Amino acid sequence: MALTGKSAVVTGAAMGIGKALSELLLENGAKVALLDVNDSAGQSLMESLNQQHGAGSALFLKCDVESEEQLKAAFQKTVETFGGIDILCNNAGIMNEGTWEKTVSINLMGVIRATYIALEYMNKLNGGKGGVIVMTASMAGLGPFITCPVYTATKSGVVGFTRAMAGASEVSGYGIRFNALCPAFVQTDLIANASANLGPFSHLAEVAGQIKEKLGVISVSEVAEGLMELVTDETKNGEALMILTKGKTYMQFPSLSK
Ligand SMILES: NC(=O)C1=CN([C@@H]2O[C@H](COP(=O)(O)OP(=O)(O)OC[C@H]3O[C@@H](n4cnc5c(N)ncnc54)[C@H](O)[C@@H]3O)[C@@H](O)[C@H]2O)C=CC1
Ligand SMILES: CCCCC/C=C\C=C\C(=O)C/C=C\C/C=C\CCCC(=O)O
Repeated sequence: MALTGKSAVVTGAAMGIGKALSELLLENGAKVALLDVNDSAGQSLMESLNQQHGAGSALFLKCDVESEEQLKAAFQKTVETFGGIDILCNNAGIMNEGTWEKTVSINLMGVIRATYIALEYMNKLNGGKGGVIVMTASMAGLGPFITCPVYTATKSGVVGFTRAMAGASEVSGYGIRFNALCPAFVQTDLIANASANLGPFSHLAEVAGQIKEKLGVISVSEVAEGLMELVTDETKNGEALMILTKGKTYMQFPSLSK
């Protein structure tokens, strides 16, 4: 899929990985709706991106992925502004084992919520043009991250949802591909604040630090390169792309057909 003239929605776009995903989508010619709860960071990012890529190429919409109403309004506004939606990046996420219900609501329910609303516009069976939906999951969704059990559960859920939706889409003819990014540690505020957000597992903070030390930390731009691969390579559907300091690899899942 070439990105020139395509329209993308990125959740959690104001900072960290979402910001890098948005920047690379714009550099490759897409228009991007930046959805985030952080009004000031979102507004100032939109202004700087519009200066770099041309007025009207980025649109900030204040939107909490916990709110069905705000998501519906943001998708509607994106379609009115850009004429449709070709790409959705379900990226917004937190790690907080203390407020675990909120972690589930944002990381898993927020992904499902946004995906179902996007389908109303993207699904070829509803008159949409099809496209691609990419989730920012995590390596935690593929192997247990023992210091963050609820976070692990949400990311495992996101990987499972992605793969099942990929199959459902293919069999039903939605014309939409579904893939997941599974980075290990990435240099963002989420990591900087993580040890204070371990809740009942705060006694394992040192273990979390040791796991981080062993796996190393990658940059947001390495994750964004992974997004480009999953968006532009039309053979990719139902994939979980692991992104580690040693490089990118596709997760091999057991096949039911063999
Ligand atoms: N930083 C890391 O090591 C890794 C992060 N991830 C995942 O990447 C995604 C992005 O994380 P980071 O960029 O690291 O975090 P971050 O904390 O740097 O940025 C997250 C962005 O999401 C926004 N956000 C938070 N809650 C929201 C909500 N309810 N609705 C809309 N926007 C919301 C924040 O305002 C912020 O702009 C998350 O899903 C995270 O789980 C995955 C693997 C590793
Ligand atoms: C296969 C084992 C799972 C390894 C998971 C690897 C990385 C995942 C990172 C994230 O998704 C980010 C989430 C939480 C970070 C939590 C703690 C980090 C503590 C960092 C520190 O002590 O400096």
